[in-house]
Amino acid sequence: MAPSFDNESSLFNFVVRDGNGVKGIVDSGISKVPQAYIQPPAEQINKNNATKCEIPPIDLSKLDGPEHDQVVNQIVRAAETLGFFQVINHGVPIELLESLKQTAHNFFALPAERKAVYRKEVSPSPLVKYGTSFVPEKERALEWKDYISMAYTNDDEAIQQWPVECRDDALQYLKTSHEMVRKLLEALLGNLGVELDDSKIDALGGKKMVNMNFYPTCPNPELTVGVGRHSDIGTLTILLQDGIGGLYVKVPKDTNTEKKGEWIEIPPIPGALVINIGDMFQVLSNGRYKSAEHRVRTTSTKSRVSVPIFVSPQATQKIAPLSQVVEKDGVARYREFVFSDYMNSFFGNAHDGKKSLEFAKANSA
Ligand SMILES: O=C(O)CCC(=O)C(=O)O
Ligand SMILES: [Fe+2]
Repeated sequence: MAPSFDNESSLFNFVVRDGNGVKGIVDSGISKVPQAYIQPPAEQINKNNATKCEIPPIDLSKLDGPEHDQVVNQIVRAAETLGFFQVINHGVPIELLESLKQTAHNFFALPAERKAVYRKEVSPSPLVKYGTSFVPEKERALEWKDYISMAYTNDDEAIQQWPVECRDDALQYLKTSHEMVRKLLEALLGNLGVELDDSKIDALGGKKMVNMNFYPTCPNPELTVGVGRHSDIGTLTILLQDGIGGLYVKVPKDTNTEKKGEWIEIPPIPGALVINIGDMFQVLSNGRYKSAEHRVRTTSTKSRVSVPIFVSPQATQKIAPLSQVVEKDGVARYREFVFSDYMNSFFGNAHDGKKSLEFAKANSA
């Protein structure tokens, strides 16, 4: 029997400790979100206020033709302004994208005990983690999301250790997006004056993780968030979203664009992938590229899935603004640090917009 969801510790035990997730709450037939999920008013999302991002997706196949330079410019411009853009003709088969969404639904439809074996305290693999919200122990209000994370080391370990239900699609997604990631890094680093070789790709984008996010239907979308305001911390994120919508990005204040400071929605485009700049690219570029703050709304009618690939530096990698950029700018806006220290700082706190980057500010050593 489901516990009383108004008692915080019994809710926590049911959702987090026993691995039932938000899905377990919804399956028990609630008609109102439990108090623990009600966000402070400033964090609640009013669907009716949002405008949609009208920027057309970038056609990556044109990188291989006469329009190469224009396409690089589009990518750089997007990274310097919104920090988010969508791409088409990206090399990941459309059938695989469809299959990934179904696979995510299938995984979260499994009985709780099949998923709960991957909770971080008990997971048989250090690469795999199933969880809910972001850092439930630290959050004032929980996020309406369950997820499974699969870190990539090599094919053999992925095949042996990732959940068999997700493994094949997730691995294919990683492999078929590899070339796109290389091209994006080449365009973005090339614009900063860095020539890319294999060791640079590995240092700055060699660590990859595939997540599957599940946002169950929510009886009160106006009171909750699927994911709270945050920026991603790696170099780049490749994101597959389904057709439901609800991904919002805050237009950075320090750009010369319309709508600065406003939240805009990144609309689902069939067959497209969303690319977003992570904190590490903001640091490497000495602040030229923006790791945009984003968040996700919940929906009352249909559950939503998304499948990000987080592309990050190796954990032991030292990160600092690139010398080529600092020379031009005359000042380093961020200090040097080791990426694993940045991760520990990020995963040790609840989501709080772009506060994560304060760890890297030049005067915060
Ligand atoms: O579900 C989405 O569209 C975005 C998820 C997200 O921001 C994340 O997993 O970091
Ligand atoms: Fe994110």
